Amino acid sequence: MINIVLFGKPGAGKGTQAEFLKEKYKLTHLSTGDIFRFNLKNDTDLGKKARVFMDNGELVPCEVTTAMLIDEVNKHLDTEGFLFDGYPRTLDQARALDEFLPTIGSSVTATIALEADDEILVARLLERGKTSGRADDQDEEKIRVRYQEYNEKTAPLIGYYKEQNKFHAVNGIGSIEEITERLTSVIDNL
Ligand SMILES: Nc1ncnc2c1ncn2[C@@H]1O[C@H](COP(=O)(O)OP(=O)(O)O)[C@@H](O)[C@H]1O
Repeated sequence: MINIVLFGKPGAGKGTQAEFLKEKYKLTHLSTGDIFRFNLKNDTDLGKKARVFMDNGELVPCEVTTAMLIDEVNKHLDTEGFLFDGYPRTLDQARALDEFLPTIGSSVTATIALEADDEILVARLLERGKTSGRADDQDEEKIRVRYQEYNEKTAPLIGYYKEQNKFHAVNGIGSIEEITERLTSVIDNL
């Protein structure tokens, strides 16, 4: 099993690239943001637990997110690998994933970060907010909260994966195809 963690700030293009990578490498794409949004839309118990946090741009508590993620992984155990998009986002989540994957005989293969300047990313999110219907993309204040959350809670994962020699970064500025190429060259060399 090959397990890739796609990493990057809000708006970095994880979702867009995941669509290509999952096809090319036959991976099961697990986007925690998408799973949460599905639950919000259907007003499930999980959606009810996540809504306030998501609407404010804050992270959903770790227990809720991790339980959901493990549930999703367990639904796809026959896969050739997972593409984690939006998880882990905190050190606790990274440790939880490192504890869980061995129980299914697996581990994180690599983490790949899509890098771009904040200014470009905020502009992208506001543009996306015009059509996506995502409340958290339409309000600069909420976008700022997401960046704060990223800097405080998610950025420390870079050091965590570097220590394990599993961290790779690619330039996230360029055409969609160019960035896909950069990502595939990292994956092909793993
Ligand atoms: N791993 C996670 N831990 C906690 N909350 C999460 C996680 N993944 C997604 N969320 C919640 O879902 C929201 C949207 O996620 P996502 O679509 O990945 O956002 P972004 O565009 O900011 O990268 C986050 O702001 C957060 O509230």
